[in-house]
Amino acid sequence: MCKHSSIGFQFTSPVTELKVMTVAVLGGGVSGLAAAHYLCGRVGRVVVLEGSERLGGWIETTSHSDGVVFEHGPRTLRVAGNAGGNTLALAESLGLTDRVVSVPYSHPSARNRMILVGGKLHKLPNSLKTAFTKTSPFSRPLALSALTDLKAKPVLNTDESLFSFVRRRFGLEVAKYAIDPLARGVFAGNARDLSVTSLAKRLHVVEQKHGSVLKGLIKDRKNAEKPNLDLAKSELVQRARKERWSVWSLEGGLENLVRTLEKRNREDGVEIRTNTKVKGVIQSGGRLVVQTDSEELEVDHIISCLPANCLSSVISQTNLDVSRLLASIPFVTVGVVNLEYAGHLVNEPAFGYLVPSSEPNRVLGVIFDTCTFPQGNRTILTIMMGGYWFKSWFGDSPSEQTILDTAVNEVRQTLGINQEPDRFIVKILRDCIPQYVVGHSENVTNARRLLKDLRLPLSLAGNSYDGAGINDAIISAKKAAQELL
Ligand SMILES: Cc1cc2nc3c(=O)[nH]c(=O)nc-3n(C[C@H](O)[C@H](O)[C@H](O)COP(=O)(O)OP(=O)(O)OC[C@H]3O[C@@H](n4cnc5c(N)ncnc54)[C@H](O)[C@@H]3O)c2cc1C
Ligand SMILES: C=CC1=C(C)c2cc3[nH]c(cc4nc(cc5[nH]c(cc1n2)c(C)c5CCC(=O)O)C(CCC(=O)O)=C4C)c(C)c3C=C
Repeated sequence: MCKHSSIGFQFTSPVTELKVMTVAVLGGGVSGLAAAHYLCGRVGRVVVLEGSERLGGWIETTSHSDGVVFEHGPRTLRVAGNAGGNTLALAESLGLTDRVVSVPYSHPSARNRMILVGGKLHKLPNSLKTAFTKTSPFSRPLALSALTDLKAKPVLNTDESLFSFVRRRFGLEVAKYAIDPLARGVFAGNARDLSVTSLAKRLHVVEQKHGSVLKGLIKDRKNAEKPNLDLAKSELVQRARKERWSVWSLEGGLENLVRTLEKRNREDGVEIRTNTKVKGVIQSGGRLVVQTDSEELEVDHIISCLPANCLSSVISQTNLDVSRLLASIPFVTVGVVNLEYAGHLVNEPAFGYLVPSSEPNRVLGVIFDTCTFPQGNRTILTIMMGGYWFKSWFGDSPSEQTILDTAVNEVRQTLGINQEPDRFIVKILRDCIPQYVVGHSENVTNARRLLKDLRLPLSLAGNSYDGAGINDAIISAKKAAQELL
């Protein structure tokens, strides 16, 4: 039984009656744990079912016995927007304020975005002055791309690739050197496949409405995201806005967010079952039965926080149309290598660098972890590779040694680090990031509409649908919980 509600200003309506119902949350990643947290105290029983032996999904930190920390998945959270504020407010309500480590916009790792072109690192323009100067690898000042947008005719459409949209509006070089690497640094994906309406909806909307992105952004200011005033009640959110934080993390690593959520959920009476893979879901009257190897659990509602491809197989017997729509969301695999060296070996302070897909390089990018969050006299780098190109570069099942060699060679060639790493960890994250390809939003809308029409008490949350980051995953879980209540 859930014991009490501890979510304070996390919900807009302060008092909600306790609903006598059982809710199953599928998946014990951050969105599943967040969904359970937002439900707790408001419904009778919440059961989280996690297939693996650990909670947290792709959020995974290794803390070495000497205190050195490696992140294998995400490492920072964005502050901007309501979704950013929501996670900060959640961290505060979980008592994590003292463990938050912030990175302001003025920090070199927030200011300096680098790309690797022709084997050399190039800093992307980050000020008015650099936007009006010709900066390699661009052949003209970036500010001139604004003129391209003001002159180019709009092409009316419902969706197109991010790459083609940006090339049309701002020119080939912006698409090639800014957007293509960005798509790799958020989706490990190919900007030529990813959907503009899913990833830059507002830019697309204002172009379609006003004929130009820049004119549209100015004319359409009133339709920009309205700040959620509830978030102003959070001291941590206020501090982050006042001190102009760009991103943040937690002392000891992001896994602490998951561990704290887990602990709070357990204290609040949420039933959490690990090693409990969901095999199927069947309808029984107005209720649903969740099938696992060990039991059949009858529930009033399911919030699925499973990746769409996993949910697709789970509900293939429940409804084939929804299952097919979910299966249309592709996932890609990323090779991740953490390397640790003695001394300070990175000369150019930055978050890291990204490699555009036009480069003959199997690496997607390198993160300079210790530039953002120093760890004594050490250099820690995370090299990420594969993504959309994983299979064509590495085949079906490359050895860890191949992945490690690729990482070590990359830092040797690009950063001139010739010494052997003191420590390293190699991970191959299979199907770790969903790809919001052209048509994604429509497929998700159709899947949700079908569930509603079929009166299936099943909500879709997690990072497969409305945003790939942790903030999006958490807010999607909150929304699913709110809609249920
Ligand atoms: C390399 C990498 C770097 C990233 N960097 C960032 C970053 O810097 N900032 C950021 O905001 N985000 C980042 N992300 C994205 C972030 O990790 C995700 O948004 C977030 O972890 C998604 O959480 P989730 O709970 O929705 O899904 P998941 O983490 O995928 O959790 C789903 C859970 O469901 C379980 N499961 C699957 N099938 C079943 C089944 N049949 N039955 C029961 N359980 C099942 C899985 O074991 C898993 O625990 C990154 C992701 C990757 C891969
Ligand atoms: C500079 C190097 C980076 C590499 C390499 C990189 C790899 C990488 N990232 C993801 C998924 C996400 N990254 C996110 C945020 C994010 N990533 C980088 C840089 C690199 N990522 C930065 C600087 C940021 C912060 C972005 C900002 O707005 O300042 C996110 C969250 C995005 C969000 O909207 O919240 C995700 C998701 C993968 C899969 C990956 C593997 C190659």
